[in-house]
Amino acid sequence: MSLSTSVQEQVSDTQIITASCPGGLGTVDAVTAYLYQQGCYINEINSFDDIDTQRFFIRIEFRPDRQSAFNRENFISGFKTKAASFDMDWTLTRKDDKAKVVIMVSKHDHCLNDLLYRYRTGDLKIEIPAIISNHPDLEELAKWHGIPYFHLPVNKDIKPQQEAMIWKIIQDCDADLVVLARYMQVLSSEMCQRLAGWAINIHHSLLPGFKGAKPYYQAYHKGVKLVGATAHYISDDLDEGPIITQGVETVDHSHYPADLAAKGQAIECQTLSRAVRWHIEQRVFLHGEKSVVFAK
Ligand SMILES: Nc1nc2c(c(=O)[nH]1)N[C@@H](CN(C=O)c1ccc(C(=O)N[C@@H](CCC(=O)O)C(=O)O)cc1)CN2
Repeated sequence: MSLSTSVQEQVSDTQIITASCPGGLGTVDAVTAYLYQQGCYINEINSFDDIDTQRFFIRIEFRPDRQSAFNRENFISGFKTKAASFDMDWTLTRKDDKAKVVIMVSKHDHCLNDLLYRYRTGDLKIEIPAIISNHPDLEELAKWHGIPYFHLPVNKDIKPQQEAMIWKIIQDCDADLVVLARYMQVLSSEMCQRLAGWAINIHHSLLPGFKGAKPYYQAYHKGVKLVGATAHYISDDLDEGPIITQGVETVDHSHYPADLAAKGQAIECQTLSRAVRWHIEQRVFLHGEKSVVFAK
């Protein structure tokens, strides 16, 4: 269904401002009053004041009044002063801008396939400049979608060189986000530092349970009644990065590991795409070893 012209124009003008700062009186008022002074309507506003850590988070989607002479550079220049007075870390992005997402895979294709379908149908408004893999298995899938595929085999002897090539591709693509869609190689500390806060991994268990390799086997031997998936930012400590979102599905004694994997894969796809969507919509804030997520 096509949007009406006026709604299309409003969507194209929509901006997203995010900020986090030490908690204090008047922060919401300061930001919303500035938007009012700049002649902007607020489409959506979310905030969280963490009493435990005294940290405040806010996310506002807004659009300029059609009658206002909105100037983005002037808006930024004026907000810098406001933000500094509250010691804010802040961002301003255009809602319409498409994030450039580099996807990393190994042999499993379900998460890649789901992301590519959502990309092709416009469900995820992203660009995918490259797919990187340590195996050749998924090259045909990438070719079908017309996306460059980089097969970079790896072993412990050449891992530094392989990761250097990965990093060059990520930089050459000017990537905004890296997604590990069942990439089954542990990334080095150096790569984790480079990618901190903008590389999402899907782990096929409900973390912190069943970290590491073969979580469905681990779950089977524990007789779980739920299988799940966890989308998290990567960190040096394997599967310990800030959790973005999780999904679950019920199982029982009759499910063998292959059955758990079959049920879990659908959850992995759903959970990973939800995490990607929330990240590119600026809904996720890093907060120590955790995250604050203004879900929609
Ligand atoms: N530094 C990080 N690297 C990776 C993470 C992470 O959180 N931090 N997530 C993994 C994905 N993953 C589970 O979701 C995972 C992948 C691979 C293994 C593993 O042990 N693989 C091999 C060892 C491979 C290697 O040494 O590179 C094995 O099976 O022995 C565990 C978990 C992606 N990378």
